[in-house]
Amino acid sequence: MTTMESLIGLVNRIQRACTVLGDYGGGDNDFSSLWETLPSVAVVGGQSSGKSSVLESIVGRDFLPRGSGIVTRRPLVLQLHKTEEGSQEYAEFLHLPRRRFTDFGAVRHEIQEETERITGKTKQISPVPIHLSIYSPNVVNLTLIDLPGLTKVAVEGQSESVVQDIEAMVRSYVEKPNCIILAISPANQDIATSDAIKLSREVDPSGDRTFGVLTKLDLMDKGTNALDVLEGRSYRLVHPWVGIVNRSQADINKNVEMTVARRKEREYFASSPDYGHLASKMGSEYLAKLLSQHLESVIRARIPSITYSINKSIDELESEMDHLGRPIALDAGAQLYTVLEVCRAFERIFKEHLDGGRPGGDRIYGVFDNQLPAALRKLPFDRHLSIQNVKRVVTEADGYQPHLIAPEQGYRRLIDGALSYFRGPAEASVDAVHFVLKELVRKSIAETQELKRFPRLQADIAAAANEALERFRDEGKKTAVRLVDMESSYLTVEFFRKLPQEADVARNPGGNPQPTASTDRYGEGHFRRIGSNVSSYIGMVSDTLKNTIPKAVVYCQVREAKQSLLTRFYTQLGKKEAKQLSQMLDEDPALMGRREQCAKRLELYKAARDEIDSVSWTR
Ligand SMILES: Nc1nc2c(ncn2[C@@H]2O[C@H](COP(=O)(O)OP(=O)(O)OP(=O)(O)O)[C@@H](O)[C@H]2O)c(=O)[nH]1
Repeated sequence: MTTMESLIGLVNRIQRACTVLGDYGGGDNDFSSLWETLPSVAVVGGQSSGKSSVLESIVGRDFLPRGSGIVTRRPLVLQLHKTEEGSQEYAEFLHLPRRRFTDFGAVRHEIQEETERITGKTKQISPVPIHLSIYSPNVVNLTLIDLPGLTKVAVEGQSESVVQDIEAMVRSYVEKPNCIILAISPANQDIATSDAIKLSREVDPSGDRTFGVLTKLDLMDKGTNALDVLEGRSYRLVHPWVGIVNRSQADINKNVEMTVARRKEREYFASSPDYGHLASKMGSEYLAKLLSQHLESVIRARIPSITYSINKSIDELESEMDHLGRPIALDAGAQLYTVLEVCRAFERIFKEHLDGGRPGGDRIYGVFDNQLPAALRKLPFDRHLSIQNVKRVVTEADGYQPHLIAPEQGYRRLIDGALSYFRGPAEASVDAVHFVLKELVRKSIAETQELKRFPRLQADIAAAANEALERFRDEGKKTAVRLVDMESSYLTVEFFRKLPQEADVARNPGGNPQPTASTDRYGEGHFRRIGSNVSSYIGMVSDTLKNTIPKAVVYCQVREAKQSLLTRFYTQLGKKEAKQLSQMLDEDPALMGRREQCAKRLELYKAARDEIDSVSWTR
């Protein structure tokens, strides 16, 4: 059998662990909140409705700060632990571990001090809770959250927004589906005006999670009673209303003991002509038991969903930890190994981009298949081989003695001039592929998960890879331009041998006599023929270069990038000292922080799972 103590104790332990990690269900936490999956009881009510009195009488001790205006300015998470009969009562704050408070006056003082530690001596509020545990044989296991009293007007020293701020804070607790609402309303006010009921009706319209508590029954006008409320006729809730008689201000001033106050309360109900028939279901002791039992049944019902939520969070955290990577080893050998491993992962991805599997490599083929042929087509050969230019070049090449048979020098100059145009597209192809490769390096770095945590190594790899690509580009340019230069250094003789001779050209197909070749030698037709011969020669060279430039580019740049992008980097790496290696593996501090947080949280969830397992086994 799982005992009530073990179940509520379990939730208490998990709640404490949550608070250590800053998980108190606040909205700005970027982890899923374990706190929010745990049931708790929040005490809600307007100022002076009797909240502190109810809390104290459940605990059976005076320990809450008293004063005028706004007293509770931070949520107080109050965990009550029942101890063995006869053992000494004491309190402990989570922010002061190992310090036992046996003087409850000192507890009150510490709550005040701790409140001010965050809010200063102002009247402002803060959502960061104070955690207080009370160990006593006179309490039941229960977790209560005391919240600032709802108010309608800001008092002096408070910002105008305080009314809304308090409501927002209270709402942030009570709107959670796991929150049990202890709605405190004073009996000497119309229930229709109760702040607590108004808010609980909004966040819990079915009334499932709301316990209505009516205080100050003794202060009602003579001849009136609160039976309509207590018997559920004024405002029906799923759970029965509980009436309470706390100590009056006069009792407090007279230091009336809590035990005395409890006895007086019991007597009040037992002897009341109005409430006598309800006496067994009234009073703060009954309320404490009722809450504790309810909390237990809620926890029991929630255990499967809490376990599910914990397991889900563990899975998420573990996968995030995998993603973030293991912490880095301290010795140089292990660090070198890590650097190499990360580099290899990067190289693998880079190769996948080139060879296929990842996109981008096809853009290199695009350079060869589209850009290069288009650039070749656009070269200004028409202008270069216009009749005027051919005539000018040929004539200038002949000098004062016109050529006798064929304008050899003219041909060579025209071809040389035309070939020099090929350098542009050759170099442009090299540059275009260079930029594709550079972009692939950038992408691959971004896609290498292992690199994400090392911004410094990322930059080092990027620099090394880009430096290598520059070298490959230089080599590529030299080779591609050399292919062009080779074309001008030795022409294809065969091509010219096959050209029809001037005399053959002059003869028309019918064989009729034509003006002799010599009459046309310096005419337009002559130069047009020269131009067209040079043009077909250049066409032939262009076809050749269209095929050979890609070979040069792939050989010098793509193949090299695949084989030796980081070769130099590896050589330098071997010479690095331990200190330099560890600098390379300097992690992003944000990431380190995140890993630490994840690890801590994972520990919390695992501990919580173990706790729940141990309780579940005893069931
Ligand atoms: N006679 C009588 N007085 C009560 C009762 N409950 C509370 N009081 C008095 O009402 C005043 C306010 O009670 P608190 O318990 O401080 O109310 P609170 O809601 O905590 O008020 P804030 O802390 O100001 O928000 C105190 O003087 C109490 O003595 C009650 O049932 N009967």
